[in-house]
Amino acid sequence: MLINQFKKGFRLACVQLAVTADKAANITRATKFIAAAAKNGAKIVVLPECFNSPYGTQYFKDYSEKIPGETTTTLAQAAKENNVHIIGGSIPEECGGKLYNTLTAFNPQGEMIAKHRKVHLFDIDVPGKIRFQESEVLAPGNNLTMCDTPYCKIGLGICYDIRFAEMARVYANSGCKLLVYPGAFNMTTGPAHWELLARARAVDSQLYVCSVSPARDETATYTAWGHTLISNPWGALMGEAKEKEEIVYADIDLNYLDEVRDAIPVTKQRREDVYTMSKAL
Ligand SMILES: O=C(O)CCC(=O)C(=O)O
Repeated sequence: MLINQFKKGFRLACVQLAVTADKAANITRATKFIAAAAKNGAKIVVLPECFNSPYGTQYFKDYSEKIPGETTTTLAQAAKENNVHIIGGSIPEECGGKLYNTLTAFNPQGEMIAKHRKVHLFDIDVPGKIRFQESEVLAPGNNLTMCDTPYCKIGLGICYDIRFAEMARVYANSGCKLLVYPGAFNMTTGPAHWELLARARAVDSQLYVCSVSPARDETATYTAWGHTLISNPWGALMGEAKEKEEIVYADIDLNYLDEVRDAIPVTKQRREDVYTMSKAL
């Protein structure tokens, strides 16, 4: 079975990048952090949502590019040069006259091994706090996306996608051991839900979860919460950033994941036979 070829652990690095309005500088900065993380033993390096562009509907068109394009070609090269897997956060993608919020992932040979377009667009209206409508300019992706690595299978989502437990369940059922969510929560939903959602997805699917944010910039039109973090399958945080730019590392132990699943065997105890409305009294 393919899974037996996977090594039982690896170092994960999540880069809480300080994203600016200078696209070229963002890309260069990201590659420097990728090199630093690889030097520190990381095998998989994750970047934040919208890492080459400020986050905001007014920016997506101007910063968008095709895939492959300037940003993803640089990521492919960085993966090769540093001999790491890169889960390249997300970028605004232009394709066929539409814009998407798109994640790309690369193996150490520089090959693109996954491309995920954000499925659930961030359309919310919290009165007096925050209104954001990604759908004003973005189109949604229509597929769930997983990628194989020599370490484990990984389920991919972007930010608002983390709110949908159904998506995480599909990934868990398909054998993913790690869920990766580049994200940019804000100063309203960040303190309320960012950590809670990551730990919830980790506990309900008993796998590792990382949520990777840009660093906080109070002068930006959209202020990201920061707090990049990694949860283990028990729901405990293995690492968490504060607001500023930094790399969060965790040594992912897949034996521990098995231990958690053996100790609390909810996966085997699911009652799919009663999870339908027709069974409700
Ligand atoms: O779900 C949230 O509260 C924030 C989501 C978000 O910022 C995004 O999808 O980009």
